[in-house]
Amino acid sequence: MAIDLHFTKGHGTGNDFVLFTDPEGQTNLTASQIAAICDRHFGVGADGLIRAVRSSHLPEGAAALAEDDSAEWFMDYHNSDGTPSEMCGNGIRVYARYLIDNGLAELADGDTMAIGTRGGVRDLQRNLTGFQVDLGRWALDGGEPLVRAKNLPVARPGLGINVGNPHVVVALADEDELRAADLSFIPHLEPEPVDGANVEFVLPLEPLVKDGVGHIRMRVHERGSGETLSCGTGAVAAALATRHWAGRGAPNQWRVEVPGGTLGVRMFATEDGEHVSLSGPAELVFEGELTLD
Ligand SMILES: N[C@@H](CCC[C@H](N)C(=O)O)C(=O)O
Repeated sequence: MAIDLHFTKGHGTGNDFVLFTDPEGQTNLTASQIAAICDRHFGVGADGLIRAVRSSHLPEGAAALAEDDSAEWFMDYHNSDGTPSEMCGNGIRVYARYLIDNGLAELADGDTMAIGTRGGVRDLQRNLTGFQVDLGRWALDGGEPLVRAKNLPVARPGLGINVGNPHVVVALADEDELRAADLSFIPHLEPEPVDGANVEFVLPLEPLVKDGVGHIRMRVHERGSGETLSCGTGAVAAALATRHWAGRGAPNQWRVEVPGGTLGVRMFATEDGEHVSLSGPAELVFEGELTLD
C-alpha cells in the first residue's frame, strides 16, 4: 500500500533532516524506505530522518529505552542508510524547532522542553544561537582505536567517547591534513567498535584557548550517513577529547567550527556527575509531499 507523507526539510549547521509527524506511531518505515527518502539523487535528500511520535504511542521496547514518559514527544531518528541511532545533537534542535513551529509543543524563554530519544530523555532550552540541549553524562568509552583515512599520511590513535552515541576522535597535524582527508570512504578503525562509530577529525586552532573558550575545527564521517557538514554529538565528542588531551586547566567551554557553521559546547557539574551541552541553530527550510510505493 502506498504511503503519503507530508514532510518538512530542516537543518542545523548544514546537517540536514527530513521530518514528519506520526503522533500515534502508525507509520513505521523500513530501512530501505528511509534510505530512499534520504537519497540525494532519487529522493528528498538528507543526512537523516526524524519521525515525530508521541512517547505514549511507542512500542513497549522503545518506550523503555526512552527511560521515562516525562517527554511528550519522542525523536525517532534514523541515519540516511536507514539505521537507527541513539542520539542526534543537531537533529534534536531541529526537532524542537519543528514541534514548536507546527504547534505541537511550546517553549518560552527560560523554560525547558523534554524530548525522548533512544539514548534517554534530553532537556532543551532556547538560547541566543537557537537551542541548547543537555546531552547528559558522557563517558570515555571505546578505547583508543587506530584511525586510518584515505589521503592521511599515517594512522593515528583515536579516543573513544560516548555521548549517547559512539564517537572516535582523532587529532590531525595541520590544516592541510584536515583538507586532504578523503571522507567519502569509511575511515578504518582498529579494532573496529562492535556498534560502529562516528569519526571526528579535529584540528586544535591557534590560540587553542582565548578568553576562556577553547577553539577547534573538525570534519566528520558519520556512522550510517557518511561525511556530513556537521555533527552535533561529534562536536561535543571533539571538544571533550581535546580538553582531555590538553589536560589540567583546559576550559569547559568550546567553540567548534564545522564545514556548515559553528557550534558551542559546555561541560558543567551536576549532582549526578559532569554533563555536557550543545548549542547552535535550527532551521526549517521547506515542506513537501511524497508518496512511497
Ligand atoms: N548528526 C548527528 C548524529 C547522527 C547519528 C550518528 N550518525 C550515529 O549513527 O550515531 C548529530 O548531530 O549528533
